[in-house]
Amino acid sequence: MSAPLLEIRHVSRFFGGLAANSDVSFSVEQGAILGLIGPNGAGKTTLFNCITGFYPPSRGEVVFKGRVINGLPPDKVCHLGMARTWQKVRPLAKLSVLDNVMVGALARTNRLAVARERAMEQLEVVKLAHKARFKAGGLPIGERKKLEVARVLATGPELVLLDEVMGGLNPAESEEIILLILELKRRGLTQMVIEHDMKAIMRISDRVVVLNSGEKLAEGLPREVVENREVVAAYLGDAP
Ligand SMILES: Nc1ncnc2c1ncn2[C@@H]1O[C@H](COP(=O)(O)OP(=O)(O)OP(=O)(O)O)[C@@H](O)[C@H]1O
Repeated sequence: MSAPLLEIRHVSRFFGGLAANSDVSFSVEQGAILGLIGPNGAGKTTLFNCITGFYPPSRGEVVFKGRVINGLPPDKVCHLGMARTWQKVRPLAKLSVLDNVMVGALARTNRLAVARERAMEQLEVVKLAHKARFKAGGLPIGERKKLEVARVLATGPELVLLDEVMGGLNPAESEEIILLILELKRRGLTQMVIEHDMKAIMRISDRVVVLNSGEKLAEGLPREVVENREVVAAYLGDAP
C-alpha cells in the first residue's frame, strides 16, 4: 500500500491550560474522504488549524507527502498542495465571484489570464459559472459556500479540508454539496471533512475520526463509528 497523503502524529495544541487537541494520531489515504466529527468544542477546527499552519501544533508532527510541515506558514502549506475552507465564509464582498476565485488561482501563477481561466474552470466544477460577474457579497449562503470551495480548488490542491461546508444550508443545498464532494473524490482529490450532519458524513466518508474534548475517541468505518457506544455517549451524554 502507498504511504498516506497526510499523517497526524501525536498532535497536541494547548491554549493556556486548555488542551484543544491532545495526542491525536491518524492518517488520510490518497484519494479518500475522511470525516472528522465530534461535539461542539471537541477540537475539530483547531486540528484543521494545526494541519494547515494557522496554529502550529504544541506537540507532535503533521506529515504531508512524507514531509514534516510543522511550523510552515499557511501560504507555504498551500503551495505544497493543501487548502482549507473556513466555517464562517467571508468572501471579498466587493469583488466579483470570478475575482474571488482568481485570488486562489494566483497562488500558483502570476499571469492574470491563466488565473482567470483556472478560476472559470473551478466555477464550472461547483456550478457557479453563471454568477462569475456577480458581486460576491450579494450571493446567498448556499452559493457563498460553493464560492469558498471554488476558491480553494483554484489553488490546485491535492488535499482539501472542508470545515462545515454544509452548515446553515437547506436540504437541497446540502445535497448539492454532497454531490460536489463525491464528484471531487471521483476526480481523485483527497478530502477531510468536518461536518455535524451525520447522514452526510455516513454517505461521503471512507473513514471517520471522532474527537471529544480534544482527544481521539474513535476511528473506523462510518458504520462502526456510529455504532460505537462511547461515540453515542459523547453525543447524547451518558445513558443511565
Ligand atoms: N484561539 C483560541 N484561543 C483559546 N481557546 C481556543 C482557541 N481556539 C479554540 N479554542 C478552544 O479550543 C476548544 C476546541 O475548539 P474548536 O473550535 O477546535 O472545536 P470544534 O470541535 O471545531 O467546535 P465546533 O463544532 O463548535 O466548531 C474550545 O474549548 C475552544 O474554546
